[in-house]
Amino acid sequence: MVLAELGGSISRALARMSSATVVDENVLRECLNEIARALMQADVRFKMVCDLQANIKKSVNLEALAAGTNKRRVIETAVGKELCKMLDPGKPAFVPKKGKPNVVMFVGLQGSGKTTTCTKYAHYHQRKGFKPSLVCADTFRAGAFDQLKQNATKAKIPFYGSYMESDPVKIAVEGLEKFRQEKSDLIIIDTSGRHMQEAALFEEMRQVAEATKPDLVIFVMDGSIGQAAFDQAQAFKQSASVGAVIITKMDGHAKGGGALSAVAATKSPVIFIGTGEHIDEFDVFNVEPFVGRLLGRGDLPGLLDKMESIVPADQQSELVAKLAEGAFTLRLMYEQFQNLLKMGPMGQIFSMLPGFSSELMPKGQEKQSKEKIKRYMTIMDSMTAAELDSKNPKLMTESRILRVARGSGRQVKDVTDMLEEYKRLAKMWSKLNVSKLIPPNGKMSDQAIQKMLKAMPPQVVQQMGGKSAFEALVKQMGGKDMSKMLAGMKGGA
Ligand SMILES: Nc1nc2c(ncn2[C@@H]2O[C@H](COP(=O)(O)OP(=O)(O)OP(=O)(O)O)[C@@H](O)[C@H]2O)c(=O)[nH]1
Repeated sequence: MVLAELGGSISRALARMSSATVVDENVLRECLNEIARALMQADVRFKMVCDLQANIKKSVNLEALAAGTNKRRVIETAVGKELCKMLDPGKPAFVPKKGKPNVVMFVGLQGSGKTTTCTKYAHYHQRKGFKPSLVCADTFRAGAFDQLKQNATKAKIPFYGSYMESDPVKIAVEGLEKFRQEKSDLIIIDTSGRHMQEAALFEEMRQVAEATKPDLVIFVMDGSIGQAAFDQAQAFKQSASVGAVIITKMDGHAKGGGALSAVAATKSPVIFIGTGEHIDEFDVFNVEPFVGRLLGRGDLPGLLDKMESIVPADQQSELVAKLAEGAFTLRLMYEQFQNLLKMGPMGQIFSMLPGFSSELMPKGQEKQSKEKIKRYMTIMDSMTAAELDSKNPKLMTESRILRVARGSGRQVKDVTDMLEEYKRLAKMWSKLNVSKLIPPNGKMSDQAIQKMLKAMPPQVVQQMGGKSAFEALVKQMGGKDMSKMLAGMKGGA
């Protein structure tokens, strides 16, 4: 996503400033100009950029700083604070409470990703123990109910809608009644997508809101719309009391600047971002870690949370135990591949590591790696359980290799490549000696870090910024939760 480029430009501007022998007003001006250019390229509104520049200049008085003060740190802190201020409207969004009949209404332009996002939002809360339900009050677009029905069925979420009824207010009220009776504690109402010009549809949105009295109105906005974001968000704010924003399609060509504009226009916080079409491609949005990532400071708590959502805490020790036994089987490799695919774009992971940027992941390479992983998994799908659970690669005789290749519709070379990858990973894990590497308190010794580095494929170490960056990272993590890291670690497939 282009937002990563914004992060890269901002951290480069700050880095260039720190390499200057003397940090004076000129250097500060040059640095702020560079940041302003980067923000404007990311579609942030001109006025917001000017305000940001002026506020930083006001808060940083270089001459008044005591000798010996780290000027770069002062400037970096001021930039971070201003970026946070732009994204934080100062009042938190309504948070649904379990066991209460929370009503949340979704609004947004046609095609913004509203229906998809309703299901993602429901699914997210379902995993947190809520009992969500979906009401389709979109009678404008033919097929809207079918789409919601399909999404809801896949996610096993109860839904309500009608093919016959044309009054969205009636459907919304009926759905609300039904799910209140069924004790749903999160009733989500999807409304018609509208074009900006359609005053009638804005009126309809107002009526649905009046009849259902939602606790929260969420405005869904396509992240790639650029400068138009401010006006669009403002139009919605004027017709409905928008209380939170979700920005979608942040995986594509979204420049991200629109997110800042939407916050300014609605005076409501961004609570989630959509990062793909799949139901799980949905991330909680927190201002400080986000700005931290833009400034290259990383987001370690976010990274660990992500790891935990992929490999639940209760399964982590099981995985580490298996690795500690030296029992690295093809099935374990398959599970690691699954975790990797769930982890999302590597570039995104990199941006969560302090000092790293998602630009580290060469474009194109990521797609190739993913395709390779999927290819290997298809091959493994054609193997028997005994083969997957065995530690003996000799089980894969020539005739079995031929059979698996045929069964998976792949070339023999693909199967042998996959087996080579397995052997390489098995060797790496046995060299690592996991039980010694991670003692019960989770803290890794310097020696253990060195050992891990030696066993890791050089290209992975290089991708992570080299040896010293990796050492610094492990130390920053305080050696804690290394099992989470191991659970998701790949061997450079
Ligand atoms: N890449 C990507 N695609 C998304 C995301 N969110 C939604 N989409 C896609 O965007 C398209 C439009 O999504 P919908 O959910 O149908 O949009 P909508 O706003 O409900 O549309 P209307 O019902 O016409 O208002 C679909 O193809 C979705 O799969 C996202 O975060 N990333």
